[in-house]
Amino acid sequence: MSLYIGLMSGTSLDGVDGVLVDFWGGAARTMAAAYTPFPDDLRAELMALQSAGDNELEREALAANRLAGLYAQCVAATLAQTEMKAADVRAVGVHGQTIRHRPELGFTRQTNNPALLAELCGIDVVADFRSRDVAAGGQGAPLVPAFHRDLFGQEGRTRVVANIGGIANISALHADGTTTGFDTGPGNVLMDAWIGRHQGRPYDADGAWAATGAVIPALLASLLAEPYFALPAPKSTGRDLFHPAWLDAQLARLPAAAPRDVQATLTELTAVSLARAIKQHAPRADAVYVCGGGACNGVLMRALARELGDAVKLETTDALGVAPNRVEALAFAWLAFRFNERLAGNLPAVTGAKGERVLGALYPR
Ligand SMILES: Nc1ncnc2c1ncn2[C@@H]1O[C@H](COP(=O)(O)OP(=O)(O)OP(=O)(O)O)[C@@H](O)[C@H]1O
Ligand SMILES: CC(=O)N[C@H]1[C@@H]2OC[C@@H](O2)[C@@H](O)[C@@H]1O[C@H](C)C(=O)O
Repeated sequence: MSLYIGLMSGTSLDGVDGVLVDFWGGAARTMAAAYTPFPDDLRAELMALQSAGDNELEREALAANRLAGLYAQCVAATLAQTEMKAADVRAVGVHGQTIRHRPELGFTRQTNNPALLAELCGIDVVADFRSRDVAAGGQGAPLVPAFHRDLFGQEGRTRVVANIGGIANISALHADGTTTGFDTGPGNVLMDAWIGRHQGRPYDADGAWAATGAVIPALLASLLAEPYFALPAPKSTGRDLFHPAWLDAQLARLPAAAPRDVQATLTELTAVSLARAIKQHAPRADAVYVCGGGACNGVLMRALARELGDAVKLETTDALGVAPNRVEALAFAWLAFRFNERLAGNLPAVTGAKGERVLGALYPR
């Protein structure tokens, strides 16, 4: 066996997804999966750390220590479902929590304390996967397209994998074996912020609240005028750009709108920006497979299907045998596997890096 654990805590700031996976023989066999939600106060602190604040160096370090404790809990929860022990696992690949993403300034920061995680779980930890790609001139994101190619690619067919997390990103797995991909813009991040502000709920389950509203064409047009959407790839984004103040600035220029109509418009924004990106960059795609939490939003999925048209089959990655909420954690297990084999983790055609690089840094157990 070739066992790895992948841990992902993404831009939605909801919690940690963990998977235990066996890469023996070139396959990716999931042995166990676990989810460890963030306590409310840690979520609030991680949200606050997304922008400058008082004493943020110390606050970041303390939040990183608490994160490492939750990561260790998630590792224990995956192992507890199997006969496997820590000593059976070759490495944990851990993403950390993005608190800044500024590749144009030469850095991206995923806060974490991988040394503490190695200490707590007694397994080699591989962390900080994005910095090397940025050092090589790349965006440091998205990294999942290389894994999507490995797991879901099929010669002779063009498929797209669309992750709808806080931010949305696509991997276009072209029929000729090449792969492209980039962040298309907001996934759930704005919808979550808006329903949080108006209804005190963390997300719009199945898009039920959005379904009670109507899309506001003028607002949708003004949101889609954001220059990011028209930028050529390579490109990546995050909460640094798509945050509530960005939305408020657009709203301020238009007549007052009912909150439920704004929610409907934000849902539409995610669907339209994603569909446009797919149609422009993978016009030959006959199938789009969605992963990430957005796959659970029926209103969003129906809007995406409508925008893509009948010629494109829209399914979740369940149709390819992988649960949508496990794909990103699997990708970080795979990146740890690539690190251990000293194989490249990035795709320069996606990130814009000068070349292929081994990604990550090792914290031995
Ligand atoms: N039942 C549901 N209905 C609607 N939306 C849902 C549902 N379940 C989860 N989501 C959405 O999915 C989000 C979490 O998605 P996911 O875990 O894929 O994001 P992430 O990994 O944190 O983000 P990223 O991929 O940008 O790093 C939630 O914040 C919520 O908006
Ligand atoms: C900087 C950062 O954390 N980026 C995330 C984010 O969440 C989705 C999208 O934006 C993607 O670019 C990336 O995550 C996935 C795992 C990636 O690197 O492919």
